[in-house]
Amino acid sequence: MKFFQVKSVEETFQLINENITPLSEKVSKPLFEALHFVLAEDIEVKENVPNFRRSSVDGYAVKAADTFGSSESMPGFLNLIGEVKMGETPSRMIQMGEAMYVPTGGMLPEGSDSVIMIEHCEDISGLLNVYRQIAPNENVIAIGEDLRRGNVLLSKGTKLRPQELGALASQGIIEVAVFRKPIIGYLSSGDEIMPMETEALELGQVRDMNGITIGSQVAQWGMTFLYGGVVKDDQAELERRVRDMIEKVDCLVLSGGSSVGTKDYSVDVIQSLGDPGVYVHGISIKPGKPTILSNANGKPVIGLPGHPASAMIIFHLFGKAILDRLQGMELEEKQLTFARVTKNIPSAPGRTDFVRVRLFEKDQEWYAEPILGKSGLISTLVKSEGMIEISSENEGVYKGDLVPIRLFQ
Ligand SMILES: Nc1nc2c(c(=O)[nH]1)N[C@H]1C(S)=C(S)[C@@H](COP(=O)(O)OP(=O)(O)OC[C@H]3O[C@@H](n4cnc5c(N)ncnc54)[C@H](O)[C@@H]3O)O[C@H]1N2
Ligand code: MOO
Repeated sequence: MKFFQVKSVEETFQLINENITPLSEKVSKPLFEALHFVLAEDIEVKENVPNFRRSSVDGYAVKAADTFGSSESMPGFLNLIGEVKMGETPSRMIQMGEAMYVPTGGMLPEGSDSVIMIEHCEDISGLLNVYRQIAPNENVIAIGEDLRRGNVLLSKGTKLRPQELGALASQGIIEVAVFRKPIIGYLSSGDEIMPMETEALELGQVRDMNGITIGSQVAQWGMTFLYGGVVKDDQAELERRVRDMIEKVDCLVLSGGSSVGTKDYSVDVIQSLGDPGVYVHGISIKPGKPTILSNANGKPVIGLPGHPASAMIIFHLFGKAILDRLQGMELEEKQLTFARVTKNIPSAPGRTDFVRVRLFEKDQEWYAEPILGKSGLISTLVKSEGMIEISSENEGVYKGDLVPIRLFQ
């Protein structure tokens, strides 16, 4: 009789960390093509941002001390001595009792230490009536306040999001060294699985849902997906197709046949691909227990359980972790939000349960309603926005508990 030697969720993540060697190949990308690539080197701030004192408002550059005591009922008076032009150095400095108009983002003239907003003063024929007092540095962005020369701008291993690209642009960096993105190969297995374009199914057949689901997750994470189609439950044929595919890719995903049934060949085929081989077959998790993870001569291989929802959830958790590691990232990125559960959710101790939830807002609070149904049903995922993790030590969560939610994105 065959049994699973199940690993806990925590052990599985630990094993992923140990078994995945990041792709070391670097490529240079122009910023407009660098989104979602992982930075291959540390980048230091070379230029202060801003590199001049800037106003954060439309107003008048002044010495703050000149406004002390000014109010609506007792305005202060300052001489307006001109205006600062955007992108230019002010034509002169400010003395006591003087003010100069400065637009948002404009440079403060020498001698000024703050900017009073135009709403709080009135230009009466060149005499500025000041109706408020302001503090030194108010409405001023100091030199290097945004990015300071010599500090680390971005560290190696950072995934480049729009904001990181903006920060690089501030330094005049137009190309960055990033790690090459992995190519993910995929095959669906099962005698009953038919190509998704099949018009009329025979009884007992189903269309391939996992190919597009897994392929779309890969696309969502910004990587290349190579769809290899469907393979019948024939060990020799499966071996041939898998060997052919693994040559072309950096990571191979196989769905179905991961369990311990008589026609479940995945684990043997995956084990035969190379050393050190399978390091996980079975995780104490619901859904997705019969998951296979392997390292075939440095290439990660993932055997997903065939049930469509299980396949997607397992790939969301462990597939993402494997692909992140492969790109040189640390395993820490999680898209989380918090919500209160709408009912008690029991769970078996000794197993980590991932419960699908629908999120909704009521009276300015976010709620998570569990979506129940058999663990493999894709419709449960269509109705959900995320999942709650109930760890193996817990026997469930209570109605009203505020819990973290992993978002499907
Ligand atoms: N004796 C045991 N049997 C099973 C166990 C167990 O612990 N002991 N675990 C169950 C769990 S949990 C899961 S999950 C499944 C996973 O089994 P397989 O990975 O071998 O998957 P298949 O049997 O090939 O398929 C399961 C199910 O999903 C459908 N499927 C498969 N691929 C696709 C696809 N690409 N698109 C759409 N649907 C797909 C398939 O038709 C089956 O209905 O094992 C349990 N059994
Ligand atoms: O773990 Mo299976 O994925 O429950 O159906």
